[in-house]
Amino acid sequence: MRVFAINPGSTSTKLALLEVDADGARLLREEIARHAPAPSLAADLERRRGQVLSLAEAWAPFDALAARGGLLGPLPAGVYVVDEVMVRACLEAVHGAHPANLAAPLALELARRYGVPAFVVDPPTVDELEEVNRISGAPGVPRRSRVHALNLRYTARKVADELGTRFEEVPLVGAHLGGGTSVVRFARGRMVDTNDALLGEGPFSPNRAGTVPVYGVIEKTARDGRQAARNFFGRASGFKGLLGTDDLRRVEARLDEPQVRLTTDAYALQVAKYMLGLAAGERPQAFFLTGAGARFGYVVRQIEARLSWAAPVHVHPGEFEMQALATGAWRALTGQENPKRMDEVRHGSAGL
Ligand SMILES: Nc1ncnc2c1ncn2[C@@H]1O[C@H](COP(=O)(O)OP(=O)(O)OP(=O)(O)O)[C@@H](O)[C@H]1O
Ligand SMILES: CCCC(=O)O
Repeated sequence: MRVFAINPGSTSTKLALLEVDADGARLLREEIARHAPAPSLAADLERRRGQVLSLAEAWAPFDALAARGGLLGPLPAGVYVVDEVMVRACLEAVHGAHPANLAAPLALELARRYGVPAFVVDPPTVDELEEVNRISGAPGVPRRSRVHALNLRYTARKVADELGTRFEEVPLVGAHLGGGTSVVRFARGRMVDTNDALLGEGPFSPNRAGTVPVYGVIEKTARDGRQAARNFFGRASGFKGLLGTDDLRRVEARLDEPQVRLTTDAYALQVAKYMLGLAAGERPQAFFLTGAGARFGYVVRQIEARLSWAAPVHVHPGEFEMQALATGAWRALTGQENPKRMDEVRHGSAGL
C-alpha cells in the first residue's frame, strides 16, 4: 500500500511517499521545503499548497493520505478520519494556531481530488493524562497535554520491541528533543503524564521557555500585553532568547564559550529532572530520547549520566513521523484500527 504523508512544521513542510505493509513503512520519496514564518495561517496555507499539489501529481497513485494533525483540542490517541469538522477547527484555529493545522485541510483537498481516504494520526493534542496528573495547584488552571505524540508513541513501540516486551505492558519515560521539548510517561500503552511542550510547562527548548517562575509571567504580561507575552515565552525564549540562536547545531559549535556551555548544561539538567520527576509516577523499565536534538552528543551524554542509575537509556535520534503517519493509515485501511471522528470522541476543551 502506498501512502502520501503530509507534515507541515514551523520551519518546513515534509512530504513523503511511503510503501507500507505488515513489516513497516519504507520511504520511496521524500521532500523537505524550508519556510520563513508566514503572517497568518491563511497565507501559510496558500504558500505550501502549490508544493503539495504538484508533488501529489508527480507521486500519484497512492492509496491514502496521512496528515500530521494540528491543535485539535484534547483527544484520545489514534487514527482520525479527516473531515469537514476537523478542517474547520484547524483553519479557524479553535484550539490555537500551529503550522501543523494546515495538514488536514491539504489532505482533504487531495483526498477529494484522488478519491482516496485521508487520516490524521496521533495529533499533538493527544490527552491521556490520568486524573491525578491534571491537578496543577491553581484552581481553574488544569495541567494539559501537548506533546510530540506521533513520534513519541512510535518510538515507545520501538523501545518496547528492543526490550522484548509489548508497548501496552512496559512502563517507559521518553523525551522528544525538537523545536519543542516533550516529556512523557507511558503506562499500559498510554501517555498518562506529559508536559505542555507548546506553552508553559516542562524543560526549555530551542525557542520556548518551558516552566518559568510565575512572577516573571505576571510582570511580562502586565507590561507588554497578552500576545507579546505569548510570543516571548513561546518563540523568543529558550536558547534563542538566552544565546541568540534556536539552532542547536550552532550551539554545539560554540560549546567552548562559558555561557553557551552553562546554558546547554541547564537544558540537559532540566530534561533529566523532568524525566526523573515523571519516573516518580512509576519506575520505568527504560528511558528514551528522540527528536533531532538527540543528535547533540554532549546533551545526550549529560542526560544519560543523570538517568542511567535509575534505568537504561535508549537513544533514537531524529524523528520518525512520516513512518508513524503511514503505518497509522495502514492500520486504518487494513481494519486493524477503527479510525475515529473528532466530534465523536472529544473529551474536554483546550484553551490556546
Ligand atoms: N545533527 C544535529 N545536531 C544537533 N542538533 C540538531 C541536529 N539536527 C537538528 N538539530 C536541532 O534540533 C532542533 C529541532 O530541529 P527540527 O528540524 O527537528 O525542528 P522542528 O521540526 O521544528 O522540531 P520538532 O517538530 O521536532 O519540534 C533544532 O534546534 C535543530 O537545530
Ligand atoms: C507540541 C508538539 C509540537 C511542537 O512542539 O511544535
